Amino acid sequence: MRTRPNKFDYISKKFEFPGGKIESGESPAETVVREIHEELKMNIEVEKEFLVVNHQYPDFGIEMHSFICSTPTRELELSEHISFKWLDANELEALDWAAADILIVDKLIKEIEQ
Ligand SMILES: Nc1nc2c([nH]c(=O)n2[C@H]2C[C@H](O)[C@@H](COP(=O)(O)OP(=O)(O)OP(=O)(O)O)O2)c(=O)[nH]1
Repeated sequence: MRTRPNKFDYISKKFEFPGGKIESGESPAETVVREIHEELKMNIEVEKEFLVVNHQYPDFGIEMHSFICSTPTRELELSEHISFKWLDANELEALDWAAADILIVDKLIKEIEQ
């Protein structure tokens, strides 16, 4: 997903994976299901936890949990992003990713190469 203009230029219009912040009482896997439904009107199933990344941006730090998920359909409705792309793993490297996502992208590419 490509982000909207953001107050932090190092996140503005970068590509990111769909998701968002954990709400009180939620597990990370519950968060990703809820956020993807809220942001994309898409129903997904979490298959497995993929990688936890800790990243320090100049103004804040994040701990990001990523998951391999499946969905019965690729249909979605954008509400919070300016565009999206469905990509094979070997196409991921070409995008301008938010810095925290690079380790996830690298791991996806390595796993698919095997
Ligand atoms: N969803 C998502 N967020 C990411 C990724 N990479 C990355 O650095 N982030 C950052 C951007 C945001 O600062 C934070 C996620 O918060 P969020 O999606 O709830 O977005 P936000 O802070 O812009 O929104 P909000 O709380 O004001 O509604 O993590 C990613 O791949 N996906």
